[in-house]
Amino acid sequence: SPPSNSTWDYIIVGAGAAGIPLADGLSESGKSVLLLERGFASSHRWGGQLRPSWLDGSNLTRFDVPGLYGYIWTNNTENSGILCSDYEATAGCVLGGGTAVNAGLWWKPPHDDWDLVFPPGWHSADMAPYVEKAFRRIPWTDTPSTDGKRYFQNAATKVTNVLTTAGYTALSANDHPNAKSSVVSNSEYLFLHGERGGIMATYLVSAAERKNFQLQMNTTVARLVRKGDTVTGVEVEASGVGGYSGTIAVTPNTGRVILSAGVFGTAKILFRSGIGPKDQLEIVKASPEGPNMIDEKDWIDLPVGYNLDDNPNAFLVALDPTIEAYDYIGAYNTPIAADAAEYLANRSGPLAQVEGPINPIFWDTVTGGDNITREVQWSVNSGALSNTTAIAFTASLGRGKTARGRLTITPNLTINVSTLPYFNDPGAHDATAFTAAIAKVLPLLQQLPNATLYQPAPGVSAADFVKSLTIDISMSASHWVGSTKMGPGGAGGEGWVVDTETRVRGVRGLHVVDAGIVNGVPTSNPQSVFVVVAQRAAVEILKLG
Ligand SMILES: Cc1cc2nc3c(=O)[nH]c(=O)nc-3n(C[C@H](O)[C@H](O)[C@H](O)COP(=O)(O)OP(=O)(O)OC[C@H]3O[C@@H](n4cnc5c(N)ncnc54)[C@H](O)[C@@H]3O)c2cc1C
Repeated sequence: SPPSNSTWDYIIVGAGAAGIPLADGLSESGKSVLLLERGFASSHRWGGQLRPSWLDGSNLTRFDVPGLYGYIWTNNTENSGILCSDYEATAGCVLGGGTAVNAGLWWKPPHDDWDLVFPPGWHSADMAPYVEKAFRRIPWTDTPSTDGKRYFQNAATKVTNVLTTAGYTALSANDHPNAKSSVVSNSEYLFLHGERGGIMATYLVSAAERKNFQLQMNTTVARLVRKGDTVTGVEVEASGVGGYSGTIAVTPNTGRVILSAGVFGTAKILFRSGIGPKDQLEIVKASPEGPNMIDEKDWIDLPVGYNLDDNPNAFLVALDPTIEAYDYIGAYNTPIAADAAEYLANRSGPLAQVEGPINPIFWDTVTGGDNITREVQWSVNSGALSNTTAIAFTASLGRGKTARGRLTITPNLTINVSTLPYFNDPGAHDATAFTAAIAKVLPLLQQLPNATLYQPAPGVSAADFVKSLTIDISMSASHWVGSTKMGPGGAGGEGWVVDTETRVRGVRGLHVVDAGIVNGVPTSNPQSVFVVVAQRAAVEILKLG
């Protein structure tokens, strides 16, 4: 039935890494929950249809097949409407959000990700039960193909040999989550039974079994409906077939709206609803939709968009003609027939794993001149490059980095990254630490048998290489966090947007639960942190009644 037929105890905006587990947790209580998603169904399980013809007749879409992951990075018409077109940065705007389009890397967060990034109350001892639950519901695998084999591993084997000879410890990262210094692991994924799986195959399934839960796709929340400081509902626009337009209300006095629209989506809704820095609200006011905006006397000044964080990436490349290569991009429309058949029949073979292949992953800890320890995660992938083959090492500066950026809105309501969170920290300690990490690994590339250094060029030092990097959004790891900072709760302390119960400061009946409330990038690819945070947030929100 149309979502406006009833009022809702909880309206969750955005069915991504955080919104889906949150919907499951809240609906478990028996309270009514509406989950609104701007995009269309991605996974076949939810009615998804988008797929190349070789998947016709199967219960799979492009989103379900790990081997089709890499295609999202190509400039092809099949990709239109999947990534959010109104953000400068890359994000998924379909059911599942980032989890529908991402590489599926799934890491148990080390204790420091909670203890050093989150306020008290959200530290590792508090979060342990939620971490356990997330990894019970979505187990990890380092062999996504159901035959238990990893394909095209000759680069991974060479790299792991060089690393272990140089003193790195080989282990399973998810069996030893706190070991994040000089360690190397196979890539660990959330793929299930050779398919993407993840939150759409677990948390959304259990939520959808409950009568008090409803999912409404193809429906974009334009803005909140509020009277003064109290949110009473949302205003929505149909954004696809079967979408809904109108106003949807929460249960009077007790209902809550929870924004889980991702870093960019949540900020956009807040700005359009008169919540944020004055300069941003004035841009919305001056835009064509200005007349629909809440009166200026009801604007609420909060630092939405500041404290933006993300990992900057840098790429080291060694050429090696002996490396295996597989055409994952060509496989989108015209896979090797035997590989397609093997995948369709058994969910095994090359198409059950993501392109690269991405393997191994390794971590180093480096301390900057400011005595702050920073994590660097290295991801190795390999395959064709021009008319030869190569091994690429992606260095990603992670937890501990201190640079921060800002997102802002434009007059046509696009969300931009106006200040990049890369290497702008006073004292340049991020760059010094990143340089030290690269200086350690660069000589190891030269020890790879048959390899010749390609990037940086031979003879270029790590310091000169880091200095030569172009600081722009192409450095992004697509791991944006922090733009609706979680504060200490209680009195005092400027610069935060939500309290430790995820309530938006100074607004009644409004929460944010998504990557935006994670105050800085964690150690590794972050989606597990958001799933864990959402489970915890559900408990906090239910306690509020
Ligand atoms: C290409 C790519 C690869 C990645 N690879 C990995 C990886 O391998 N491992 C990992 O851990 N992380 C990875 N990430 C990062 C991870 O996917 C994201 O950080 C994570 O999904 C963010 O979670 P979220 O809940 O904050 O937002 P999202 O997952 O982005 O969910 C937000 C949802 O809200 C919806 N929405 C937005 N605005 C509105 C609105 N106004 N009304 C209604 N709905 C709205 C969106 O459509 C979306 O479904 C990757 C990201 C990308 C883009």
